Amino acid sequence: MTETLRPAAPLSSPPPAPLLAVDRAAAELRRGGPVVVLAPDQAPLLIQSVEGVTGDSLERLVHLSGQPLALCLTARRTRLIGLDPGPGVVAALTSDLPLTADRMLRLADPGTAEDMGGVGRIDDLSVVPLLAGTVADAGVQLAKLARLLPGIVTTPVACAETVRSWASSRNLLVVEAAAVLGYAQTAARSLRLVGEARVPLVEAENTRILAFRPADGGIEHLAIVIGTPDPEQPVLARLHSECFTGDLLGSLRCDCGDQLRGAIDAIHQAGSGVLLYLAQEGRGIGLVNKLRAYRLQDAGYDTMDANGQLGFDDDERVYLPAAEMLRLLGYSRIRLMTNNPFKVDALSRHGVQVEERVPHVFETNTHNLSYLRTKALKGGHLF
Ligand SMILES: Nc1nc2c(ncn2[C@@H]2O[C@H](COP(=O)(O)OP(=O)(O)OP(=O)(O)O)[C@@H](O)[C@H]2O)c(=O)[nH]1
Ligand SMILES: [Zn+2]
Repeated sequence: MTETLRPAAPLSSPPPAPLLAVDRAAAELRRGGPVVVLAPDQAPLLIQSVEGVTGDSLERLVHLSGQPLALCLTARRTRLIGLDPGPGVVAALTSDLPLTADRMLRLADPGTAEDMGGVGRIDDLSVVPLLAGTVADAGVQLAKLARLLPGIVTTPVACAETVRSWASSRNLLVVEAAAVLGYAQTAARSLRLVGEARVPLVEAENTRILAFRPADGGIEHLAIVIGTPDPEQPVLARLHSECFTGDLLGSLRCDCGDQLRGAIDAIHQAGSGVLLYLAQEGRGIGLVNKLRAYRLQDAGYDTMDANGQLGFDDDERVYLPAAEMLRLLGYSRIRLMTNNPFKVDALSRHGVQVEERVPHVFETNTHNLSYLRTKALKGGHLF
């Protein structure tokens, strides 16, 4: 395998424009700045992350658009605060009363309330359901890609000029909804090997690490190859989603640290195999949101409900990058170490032949017992 793989040429050719536009827009949202999202046949929206809202930033949005503001939340979060999102994947909330920065934050983020969930009055709020594929849906997805809370403040852009020149004369970034919605797939398909080295590990001396980077310059996923797997045989493999707290710090809240070291040990014992270390911390919601979810769990929510309170799905991960890395490594048949049947399904859908699911269970402790029980009861994990 690795003999034929060489790092791609330095990233001299520019990344595909849609990836670049999404990456820049995500960075702008993280800085608290506004971005224009557009799509054919839909009114463009000027959006801002709810995390960055202040009185001044809301005033700026109104000044730029001259139109009223709305708060867009995921359908799941909308339902949990007691409103009906109808058929929408996203709901736009408006009020006759001024929607202040504090109130928007409280509606979007349960962690801002003393009681971890109280949102105050909702009887003045009107809800407009927004379907999948709309600019508002893309805006919320962009906030997720930026690893922010999935909530945005929106205002329509109604201008006589074309929206692109309107935006450029005001120094605003523009991103197309289709680019945001197709980002995960485009980024996964653009993965390239950018570096590799021999890294002897305590548990497995004959180990190489290969780094795969998406063309937008986003975070690398890593392949940890132990021994020399034979691509003609099913390769023992582990897909491990990043967990800073468990992998690096040995947190007892989850089983990740044990699973990571256990997988390296098991592959070493078996003679060869690969561990894919996937940059999707916190089941894809990012470290900061995972910490928010932990606070909610300390207040009584389980691991899935805590994700929901924040407006996320139970699990936001995608496995196309993993399938793409296996393809680049030349491993089309694997024996997958996991307790999560969804990983098996997802890889199979992406063209990887999973010949066997190898259970990957470790001792529980008093801190992770209910987390693991919830994964079994609600997530279908096999323990
Ligand atoms: N959102 C959220 N993520 C968590 C929590 N606890 C652990 N995680 C994340 O869950 C992921 C666990 O990844 P994996 O061990 O690869 O996946 P898994 O779904 O448990 O499946 P297997 O371990 O393969 O059986 C990591 O990204 C962790 O950071 C939590 O309470 N909330
Ligand atoms: Zn963990």
